[in-house]
Amino acid sequence: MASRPAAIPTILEGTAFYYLAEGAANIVYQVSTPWRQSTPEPSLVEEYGDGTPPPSIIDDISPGPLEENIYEGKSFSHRAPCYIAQANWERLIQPLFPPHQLVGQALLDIQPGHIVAKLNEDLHDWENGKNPTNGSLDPTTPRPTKRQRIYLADDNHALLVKDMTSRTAAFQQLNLVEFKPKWLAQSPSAPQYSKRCRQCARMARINAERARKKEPPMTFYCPLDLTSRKDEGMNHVASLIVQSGVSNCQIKRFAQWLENTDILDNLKARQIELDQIGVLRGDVNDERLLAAMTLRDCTVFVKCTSADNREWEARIGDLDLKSKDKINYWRGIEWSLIEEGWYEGLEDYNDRQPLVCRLSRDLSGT
Ligand SMILES: O=P(O)(O)O[C@@H]1[C@@H](OP(=O)(O)O)[C@H](OP(=O)(O)O)[C@H](O)[C@H](OP(=O)(O)O)[C@H]1OP(=O)(O)O
Ligand SMILES: Nc1ncnc2c1ncn2[C@@H]1O[C@H](COP(=O)(O)OP(=O)(O)OP(=O)(O)O)[C@@H](O)[C@H]1O
Repeated sequence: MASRPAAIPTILEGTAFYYLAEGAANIVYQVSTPWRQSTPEPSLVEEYGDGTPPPSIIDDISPGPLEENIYEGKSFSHRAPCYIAQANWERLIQPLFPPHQLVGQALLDIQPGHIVAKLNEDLHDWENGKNPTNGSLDPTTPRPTKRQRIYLADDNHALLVKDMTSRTAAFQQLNLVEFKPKWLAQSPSAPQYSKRCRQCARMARINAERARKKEPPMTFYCPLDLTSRKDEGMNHVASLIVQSGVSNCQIKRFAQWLENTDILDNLKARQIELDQIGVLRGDVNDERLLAAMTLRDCTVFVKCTSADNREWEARIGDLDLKSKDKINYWRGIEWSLIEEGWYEGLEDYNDRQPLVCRLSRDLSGT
């Protein structure tokens, strides 16, 4: 059981919250502390109040306007309370990467001022077409339907995370790229002569199901390409990752970044080292397996830091430790990929999908 840290910085009264985005389990707010709403800017220590030193991770966060986000869990979610999530992150994830490769996160006490209740009230108003007091909830743009009626959990803590959005006007087109690299190495329980990696096998299965329902296929890239150092096709991978409307020149720069970065090599090495057995026979009580599964579903945030799109800052985030309750889900997927022939390219004739995985291309010498 994770122990509660002794000294946790407390949110300042008057901190403003700006809704940024939300996923299934969390809502992300940009925060502006009272001193940031006025000048001059005080030091980071002042930001955390009297005599409370900031958590060490905050040292990594450069001062500037709105440099942190607050990450709050939703009530229904299977995710652990923030103080447990933070303890897991510090124990199992943080030691695996140098600080500059991680989206820094720290625990924050948000009890003062009934913040959660107020933010939930705003979410209610937003959904009900009333003008929320929080100006960042645009009444003309409704809350995404699939997120409605799910509110913030009554947690005394939130996570303060490094803000990866870019506010530099020069990058309007390509300010933040976020993508899930997924399984950068083959699943340890995949058949020996596989023609597809785990992600390509999973996507082939999903697309066969879509084809049966007459739905268009999902586009995807092979994760093995990300670290293959075979630069042919990297522009194509880059164009699939970035949002539409980005110029060819910017895609090319991003492709060059992908070719040269070591963050994905590091992520791949950690995925391999933490799970060498695979989900079928792996011990679900071994937290290393849970950490491996977490790293196989993390998000990499990449933002431009120079006007010519040549310098980038990349960090790995969305690293809430997976729950062992997911083991049957993971095993079920792995069994179906093996038994139905998706790894080996031996799927049912009527379900046939293209062999586009790097493994197939390497085997056929293309
Ligand atoms: O099983 P996968 O590889 O499809 O990954 C799931 C993700 O699917 P996708 O990245 O779209 O392929 C899935 O993403 P979406 O909900 O599809 O966006 C979740 O991230 C899921 O994890 P959790 O249940 O939220 O803890 C993910 O589950 P696990 O990472 O626990 O397997
Ligand atoms: N540190 C960050 N900086 C900028 N934007 C962020 C940051 N963290 C998250 N976001 C934005 O918030 C969105 C939701 O966050 P996230 O995906 O972590 O939520 P989640 O609830 O864990 O998602 P999921 O649906 O995968 O469970 C992200 O897609 C991203 O756009």
